[in-house]
Amino acid sequence: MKLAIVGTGYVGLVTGTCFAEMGNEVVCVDIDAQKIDKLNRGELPIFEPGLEIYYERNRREGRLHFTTSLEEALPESEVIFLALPTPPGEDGSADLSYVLGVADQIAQWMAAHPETGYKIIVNKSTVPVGTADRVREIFESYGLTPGEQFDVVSNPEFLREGVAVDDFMKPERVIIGTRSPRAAEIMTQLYEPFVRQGNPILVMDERSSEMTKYAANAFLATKITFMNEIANVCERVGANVDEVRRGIGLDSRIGKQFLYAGIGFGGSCFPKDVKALARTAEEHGYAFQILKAVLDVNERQRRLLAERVYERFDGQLEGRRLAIWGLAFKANTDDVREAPSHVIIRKLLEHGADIVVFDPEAMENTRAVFGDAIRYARSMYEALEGAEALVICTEWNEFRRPDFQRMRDRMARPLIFDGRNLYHPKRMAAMGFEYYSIGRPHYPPHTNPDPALLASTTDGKTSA
Ligand SMILES: NC(=O)c1ccc[n+]([C@@H]2O[C@H](COP(=O)([O-])OP(=O)(O)OC[C@H]3O[C@@H](n4cnc5c(N)ncnc54)[C@H](O)[C@@H]3O)[C@@H](O)[C@H]2O)c1
Ligand SMILES: O=c1ccn([C@@H]2O[C@H](COP(=O)(O)OP(=O)(O)O[C@H]3O[C@H](CO)[C@@H](O)[C@H](O)[C@H]3O)[C@@H](O)[C@H]2O)c(=O)[nH]1
Repeated sequence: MKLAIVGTGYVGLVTGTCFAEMGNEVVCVDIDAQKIDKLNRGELPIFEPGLEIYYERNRREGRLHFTTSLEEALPESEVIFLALPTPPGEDGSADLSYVLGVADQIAQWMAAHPETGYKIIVNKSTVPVGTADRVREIFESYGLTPGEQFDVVSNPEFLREGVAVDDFMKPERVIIGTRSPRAAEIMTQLYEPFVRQGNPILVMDERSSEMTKYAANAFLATKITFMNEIANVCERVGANVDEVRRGIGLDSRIGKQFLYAGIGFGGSCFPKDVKALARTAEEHGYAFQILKAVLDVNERQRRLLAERVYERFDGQLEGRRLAIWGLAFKANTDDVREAPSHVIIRKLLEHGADIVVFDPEAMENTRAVFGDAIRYARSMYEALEGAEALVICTEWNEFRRPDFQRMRDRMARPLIFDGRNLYHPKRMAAMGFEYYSIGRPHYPPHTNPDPALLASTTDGKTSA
């Protein structure tokens, strides 16, 4: 099939590349000329594991193209995906100006070129309930007839950054929101190769499809927030959230995934989508109480580690050197949108701390936000040089089994605030580290740690 993807960001680029991998001919469009230049030179503008191999192959075989010109992409395309930003507006509602603006451009072009025939406009952006209807009305306002010249489909995307290619290639479900049998048939054909293992393609009405996306994200954000609150109570009553997580996760009604307590959820989706759903409910006269609590608790959780550091130093952070490991909002991405690390850095900077950061992939994006206000280390160990504390914000694998002796040698004092529960508290204390994590007991550090313990690079999280 011939496809256009408008918006070549995290979603658009993965979508376009994966459709090309299945043999479709894809043109990706973006207004960002630098991004398109880069892609046409053979460079990926984002870090996403597994993407490069498909991108290179499909570009080489001529199935994947990039352009800044929407007009160039439209004539041949049978299906046009919108993977455009829907950032939160001032009141939390999703800003639809990108989606509606591009829909208008496409409708205008189609009205001027009726000979190009039937096209499907697919909303892959996360959009409020009713957006498919609004897009359809735009096309109708140009005299175009639904079912004959066009159809609008809601097709929300559920990929996670860091595992986006896998999620797209093997989705647990595909949701197609349309009441048009013609559009449903074409969309089903397009997605069939992705669900060979028997996962379902669900066809439903547009509004239910749009709501499904928000319900999924809001539910997952609530699940994480619930665990963060459990962790906070665990700390107060002397329980260990790791044990509690294992204990409840084995109940199949609860499930093992998405139960990791930490420093609050971030990223470009959960915070904005929870706000947007709460706002939609409000606009329809309903106060979605749980979501308000989720947003409040998450704000508090994102500040937690910075407050802990502040208290540990009795409010004296002026000029104190602090190291941060991990800047991305989660591991395996370079994305720092709504990253808890940034909230923590901002708080620590307010108190005058001297911050040195390291992240394997998110340094450039962080530099674009903080510039010279913080320092950037070339390695995780360099960041520790003379640091009075280490704050861990992202669960990158390379932080899981570090050389603890090397860490101690570099740090001005062996003090760690771990927002991702990477190490075992007892073992850390035995190695002489003052170690604070989330929802787990704190043990006073041994004053004369056994050198043999430090010499082994494992923290023994699983064995201790
Ligand atoms: N990032 C995710 O993991 C994820 C997953 C599922 C759904 N979503 C949703 O998908 C949508 C896109 O998210 P994203 O993370 O890919 O955003 P992004 O910011 O990475 O990408 C959006 C792209 O659209 C481009 N753009 C803006 N205006 C344009 C225009 N008029 N014409 C052409 N291109 C234009 C931007 O330059 C940018 O490259 C959002 O609604 C988001 O909520 C995101
Ligand atoms: O047990 C957990 C799981 C996640 N998180 C945090 O939650 C946030 C989101 O993580 P994740 O869902 O893995 O990443 P995203 O790429 O933001 O993906 C979410 O948002 C996308 C955009 O809508 C959806 O497509 C995905 O299905 C949905 O998982 C991150 O800050 C994680 O650190 C936790 O704190 N604990």
